[in-house]
Amino acid sequence: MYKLVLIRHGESTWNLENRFTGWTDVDLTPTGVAQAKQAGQLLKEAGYDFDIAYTSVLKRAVWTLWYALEEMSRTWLPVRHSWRLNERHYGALQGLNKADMAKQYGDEQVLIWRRSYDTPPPALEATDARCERSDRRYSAYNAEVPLTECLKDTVARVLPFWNETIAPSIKSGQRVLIAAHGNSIRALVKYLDNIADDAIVGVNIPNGIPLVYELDADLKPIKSYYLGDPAAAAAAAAAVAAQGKKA
Ligand SMILES: O=C(O)[C@@H](CO)OP(=O)(O)O
Repeated sequence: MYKLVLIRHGESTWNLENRFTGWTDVDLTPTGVAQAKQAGQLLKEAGYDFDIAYTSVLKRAVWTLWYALEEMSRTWLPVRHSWRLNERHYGALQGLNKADMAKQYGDEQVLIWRRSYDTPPPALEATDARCERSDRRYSAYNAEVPLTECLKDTVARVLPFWNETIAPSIKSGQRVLIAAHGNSIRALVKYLDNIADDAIVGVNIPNGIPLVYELDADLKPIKSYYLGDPAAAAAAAAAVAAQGKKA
């Protein structure tokens, strides 16, 4: 049996301001830092240890990983960054307020943009100042830098990294920690748990709470659970779901 741990980054400045973030590289808030440290403490107290960590190229996930590893005295672990673990690209919504968009377009439309499997938000123009195509960190992958993504697109770019890098690493016996984002984790959860396209709409990932997967020899889930208080994890996931509502 293998164990895999996934952590969504702690609260970011744009989570706090309730803005669509996507590939925008925003920082953690002090609460986000505390959540990341708490995640490391939880892992340490429960006796977890790791051999390698994977994260995105966005600093809210990178810092979450480092703060958690620092709590575990494991900042020396090898860390592999990949844009394939980035948050889902939010297209032209990046930077806009979720509740304001719900007021303008309705809760229903915002839910579709946030959680539907195959409807992407409106795309960014390639000439838009928010477009990441001129960002040096993506220069080697320019053709693949999206202008928007639905979850299906995110699954399609996360899975090659899972299949070619993370899964072989787990199967080789490495204990793996992944620090990523709400929707890149939803993409992995959808794949691992084989969740139907319409059921993934109801899945929300809370900030900074380690999500443990126990996997069989074929990396099929035996069970999965959040570390710590399950009611607190459920309440935090419900709060994420509510971010796209008018009130
Ligand atoms: O804005 C985003 O990039 C994501 C995660 O913060 O938000 P949502 O939960 O609305 O998909």
